[in-house]
Amino acid sequence: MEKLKPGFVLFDLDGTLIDSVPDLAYCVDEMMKALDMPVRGEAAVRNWVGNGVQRLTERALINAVEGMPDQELMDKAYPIFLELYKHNYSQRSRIYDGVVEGIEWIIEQGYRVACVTNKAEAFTIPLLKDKGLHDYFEVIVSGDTCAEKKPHPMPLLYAAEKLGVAPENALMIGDSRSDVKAARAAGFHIFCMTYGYNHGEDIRDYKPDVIADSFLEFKDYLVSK
Ligand SMILES: O=C(O)COP(=O)(O)O
Ligand SMILES: [Mg+2]
Repeated sequence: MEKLKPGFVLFDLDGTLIDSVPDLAYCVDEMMKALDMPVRGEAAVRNWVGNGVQRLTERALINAVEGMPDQELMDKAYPIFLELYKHNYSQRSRIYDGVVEGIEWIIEQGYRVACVTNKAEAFTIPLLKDKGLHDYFEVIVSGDTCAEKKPHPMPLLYAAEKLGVAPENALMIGDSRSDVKAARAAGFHIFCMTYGYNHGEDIRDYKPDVIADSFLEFKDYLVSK
C-alpha cells in the first residue's frame, strides 16, 4: 500500500489505546452479584465492549452479544453499573504497548490527532486524563457527544468538521467492526489493530485498509517527516 499523509488521525479508545476490559469486567461482575445473578468474567466482557456502557450492561444481563434484556431488569441494573464504573474506570485498565511512543511519533511528524469512542463522556475524559493521554488530542468525541455513535459515521464527520479536514483525507485507527463501518460510511481511511475487541469475530473479515498486530506498526503506512 502507498504511504498515506492524512490531514488528521482519529484514534478509537477501548481496545485500541487502552485495555479497559479489566475495569469493565469488574463492574459487570459486581453488578451481577448485586442483582443475585451469575458473574460473567473477563473473557465474555471482552466480546461485549465497543457499543457503549448501556449496550454492555444489556449484553451482560442476557449473557450474549445480540438481544435485549427485560426492561425492568435493565432499569434496575444500569444505575448499579454506572455507579460502579464511576469509581472503577481506570485503576485496572492499562495503556497498550507502544501507544505513548506512537502518538508522540505521529505528532512529531506534524500530524494532528483526535479520539473518537463510544464510551460516554463522563468516563472518557477522566480515563484519558488518568492515563496521561488527554492532552494529546485536539478533539475528543465521546459516545454521547453526537446524536449517533459508531458504526454511524456522524462522530467521525463531526471530528473532521471540527478540524476542518475533508473526510477522504482523514484516517481512523480502531479495533472493531463499528470502526470499519463508521470509517467506510464517512469516507475515511481505516487501519485496525488485531489485539482489541471485536465481539469474538476476526477483524480481518471486515477488510480494513491495514491490519496491525501491534500499535507501532501503523508507522510503516504513514509518510514521515
Ligand atoms: O464500548 C465502549 O464503551 C467504548 O468502545 P470504543 O472506545 O472502542 O468505541
Ligand atoms: Mg474499540
